[in-house]
Amino acid sequence: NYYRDVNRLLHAVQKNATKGDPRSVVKAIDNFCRQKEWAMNVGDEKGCILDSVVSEVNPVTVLELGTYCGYSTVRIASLLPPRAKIITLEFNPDYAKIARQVIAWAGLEDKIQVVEGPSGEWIPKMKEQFGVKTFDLVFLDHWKDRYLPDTKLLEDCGLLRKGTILLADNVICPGTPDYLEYVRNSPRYKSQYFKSHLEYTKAEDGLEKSVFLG
Ligand SMILES: O=C(NC/C=C/[C@H]1OC[C@H](O)[C@@H]1O)c1cc([N+](=O)[O-])cc(O)c1O
Ligand SMILES: [Mg+2]
Repeated sequence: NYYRDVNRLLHAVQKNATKGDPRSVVKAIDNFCRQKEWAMNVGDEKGCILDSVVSEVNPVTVLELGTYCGYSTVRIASLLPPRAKIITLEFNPDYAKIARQVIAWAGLEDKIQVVEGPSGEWIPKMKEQFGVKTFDLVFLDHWKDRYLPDTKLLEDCGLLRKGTILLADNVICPGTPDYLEYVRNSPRYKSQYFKSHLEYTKAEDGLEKSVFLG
């Protein structure tokens, strides 16, 4: 089953990556997914685009929606300045369990908070529970039909500020048509598409980067 697969991914990290070296954890997962078993990590090709956006934004507070095994969480955290933090929401407890161990292997526990549960329930609690004022960067990579409702929820909860960057994975494959239509047509966003490929495949996919204009 799917859980056994993610367990094998964790073992590949523990076998092939150097403890405390985040980039070797990223490499080990990419090699495992290319050579052994496909998995829905953002992957190395889209990962490079993610890296460049993170480096450009240099965020202090990051929200990730959809932790999965923690690949993008580790990838982002490895580029953050010392005091910066990521809150990452994961609905599936099995994935959250694996992600915590991948994050620990990378030695990034101090920068990352894995929160289990539905994004729709946790977003309204961000301020009171985690002392978040606004997010500098949001990476959307969870259920594709939750991108739009959760973006609207972030707006309504005052968690976005002028200049907050939303970066969304899979806007082509599996696709997030309602979200794409919204950020591309709303006067409150300036949107840009980064064409790429679905992780570890030749299928088209891409990331949509949207700046919240306030
Ligand atoms: O569903 C995707 N992501 C959302 C994940 C959903 C499930 O994992 C996290 C969440 O708790 C849920 O259990 C996805 C799917 C594909 N895909 O090719 O099918 C590719 C991707 O990059 C993806 O992020
Ligand atoms: Mg994805």
